[in-house]
Amino acid sequence: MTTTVLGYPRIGADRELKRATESFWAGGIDAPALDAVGARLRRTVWEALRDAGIAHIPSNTFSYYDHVLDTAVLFDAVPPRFAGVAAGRDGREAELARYFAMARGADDVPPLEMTKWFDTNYHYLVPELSPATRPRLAGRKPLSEYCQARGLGMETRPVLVGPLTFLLLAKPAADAPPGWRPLELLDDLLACYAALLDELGAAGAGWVQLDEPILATDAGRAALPELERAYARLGRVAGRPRLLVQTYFGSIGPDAVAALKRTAVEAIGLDLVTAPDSLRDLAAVSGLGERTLVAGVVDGRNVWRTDVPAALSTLTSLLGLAGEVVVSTSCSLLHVPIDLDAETGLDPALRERLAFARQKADEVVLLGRRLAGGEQAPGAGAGWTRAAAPVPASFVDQRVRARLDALGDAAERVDHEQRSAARAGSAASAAPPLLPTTTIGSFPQTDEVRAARAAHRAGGIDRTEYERRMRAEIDRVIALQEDIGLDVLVHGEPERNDMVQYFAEQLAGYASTRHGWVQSYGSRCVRPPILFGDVSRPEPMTVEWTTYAQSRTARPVKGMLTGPVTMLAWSFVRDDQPPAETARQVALALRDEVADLERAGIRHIQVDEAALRESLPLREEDRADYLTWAVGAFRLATSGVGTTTWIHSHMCYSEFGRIVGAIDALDADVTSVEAARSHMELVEDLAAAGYRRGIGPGVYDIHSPRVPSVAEIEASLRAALRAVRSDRLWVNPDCGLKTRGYAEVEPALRNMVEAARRVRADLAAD
Ligand SMILES: Nc1nc2c(c(=O)[nH]1)N[C@@H](CNc1ccc(C(=O)N[C@@H](CCC(=O)N[C@@H](CCC(=O)N[C@@H](CCC(=O)O)C(=O)O)C(=O)O)C(=O)O)cc1)CN2
Ligand code: MET
Ligand SMILES: [Zn+2]
Repeated sequence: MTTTVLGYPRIGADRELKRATESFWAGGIDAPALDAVGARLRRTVWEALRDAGIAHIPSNTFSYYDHVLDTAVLFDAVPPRFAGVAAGRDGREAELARYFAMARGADDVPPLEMTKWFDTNYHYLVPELSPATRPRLAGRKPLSEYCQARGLGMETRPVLVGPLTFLLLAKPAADAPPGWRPLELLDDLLACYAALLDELGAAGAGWVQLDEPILATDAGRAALPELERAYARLGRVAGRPRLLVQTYFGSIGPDAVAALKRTAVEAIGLDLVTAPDSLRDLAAVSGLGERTLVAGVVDGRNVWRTDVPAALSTLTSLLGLAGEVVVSTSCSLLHVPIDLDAETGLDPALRERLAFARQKADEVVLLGRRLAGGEQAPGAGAGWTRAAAPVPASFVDQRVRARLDALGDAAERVDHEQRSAARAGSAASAAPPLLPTTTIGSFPQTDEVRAARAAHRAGGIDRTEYERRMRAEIDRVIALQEDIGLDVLVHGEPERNDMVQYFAEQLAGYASTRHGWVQSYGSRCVRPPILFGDVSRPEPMTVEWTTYAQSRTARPVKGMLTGPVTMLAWSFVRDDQPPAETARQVALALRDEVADLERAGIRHIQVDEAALRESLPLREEDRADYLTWAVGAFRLATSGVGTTTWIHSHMCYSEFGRIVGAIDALDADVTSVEAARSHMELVEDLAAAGYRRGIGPGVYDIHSPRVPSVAEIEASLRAALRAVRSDRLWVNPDCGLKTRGYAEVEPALRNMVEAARRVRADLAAD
């Protein structure tokens, strides 16, 4: 029985990729040095998979920034504004400069838009296409990585983003005519894929994997004629490698399987973890015939050990439905940390239930051996089974369950309209001026702040000294905000390593890792905590920092919490109960924190639901249920407040149109959302939906180091005012500032405040 994985983390066990790219951007290393790191990282991955015993090793899963960006560059789908970048330089330096400019922007050239990769916390860059785009095979990355592996004695399967997924994830460029869709480039693009397949075949590649996760979405399922046309065309390429069309993140439905069966592709890959009903889809089309089925039975995006008997029984039931069954992960292992062996500090009762990327590769191999030869097969241990490992009593907390039961659905708060009226009549919550200026919460995480935390962790400075330094940072951030003239201040979140991990570290039922890094975007990584048991809050989490900040200023300071949906979305979450249930436990803990903040005199409390949109199920039919529990959890967390406290929320990458109803239902007084990169599109959605609350459409893009001009921000505000009543419009950047430096943040915020003043003056004059 043969085995594979669909992709592997590319950042390196010690985040070597982050260090190398950031050093390259800062001018610390040159292109050959960066390329040497890339080559070493690829080699390490291939060797790890080979040594684990994986039969079919993937290649081209490496990327300096993002695999969708790589695909755009490979096919020369580069918007014209990047043509002038790196003028005067040539060769590899120029190539890399252009590549990173597309990801991060350069001088006056804004980058591509960035958004979430399906329902994960990984971000890809959105290709911009137009009728003027002339796709051509412009690069050699898949080929050269294949050749690198071959030179090391390893035969690999190059992995490509498939044509349908690439086009459906792309957006029409600003100059595309209205109604034009990137899918119109399909035939041109197929010619490029065909040329690439030809090259890869000539180089000796036996297989190529084309990833089509878009088939798990409604958009993908609506494009089955194009799917069939695409793979019929690629199937006809003479001398090509065998083709694996790989799907993941959800079921693709029997029609998509049937469409692929009508083409010459040799293998189809299905995610049997997220979508166990794929089995039914296969049966509905009488299986794959002689084709190979790549069966994703090892969860590629959560950290729980595979229940071996359960996976074996799935695999066994697949045997009659395909010519061959290949044991695999459900998706790329990009989404999990690299090696559990590095985590020596975890509770053994938890640790024995976990598997990271390396351990998952071992599980795939074990399943392959068991399926081929039974328990007696060489190297085939019995494998882990959930049935033999009941949940430890220490993971359960009956008090949390009892409290939630007692609360029932009774936890409702006074609604926004009433709160807004109460505030109007209350001196305690003096209204902010028209177009209030604020930020999303974090200020730059400076080297000093991170170094202090690292020193504290390593025992170099004690807790008192650490806290003294954090307070000094808060002093600085408060003074700066007053000087800039912001209206609603924040403490800046210097004490937080991450907005999810920080809370997870203080909540019972959650564990954190030391080295469990996962790529979020480009060089930025997170260590998703592990939510393994019933959640509760032993002690207040943010009250001291927030009240300290408030003590330093007469202006209101906004308390800052991470909401239940986001706490789940950016963690690895127990899979033994519905997420709705887990979210309620987190919400209950937050509810206590909200109450403590309010009692301590904090008048503005922001509960970030940054991940509300990305967690939206991929299929329309699953969305209503999700939104019901997501909104319910937010309301539970915020329903303890009195009438004069302002509830704020924040969302990233919101594609507002899709969830404006849910945002309304959160009943926050003010919601700040990403809008800068999507050019205030949301404002129109808002007007259309009749949204009645405060809204802060981000007026500039914090993901890029560019400093926006006053005029630019002013224009955004005026655009927003066409759709939003002036007493509901808030002025803020589109996300937290932690990834930026003060050199950019300070002028940007000054420009933002100045733009708000100018627009305010005009409003007053009207
Ligand atoms: N979980 C999560 N998901 C999210 C976001 C988010 O904020 N959190 N934001 C959106 C965008 N994604 C982002 C993801 C990561 C970062 C980010 O800044 N990550 C940092 C790491 C943050 C962190 O955990 N910092 C720790 C550890 C820092 C560190 O690397 N320490 C060094 C040593 C410290 C030193 O000497 O400098 C080490 O451990 O090796 C801390 O501050 O304590 C990075 O990659 O650089 C930003 C945005 C969407 N998804
Ligand atoms: C990714 S959303 C970020 C929200 C958080 N309050 C911050 O400002 O960093
Ligand atoms: Zn955000």
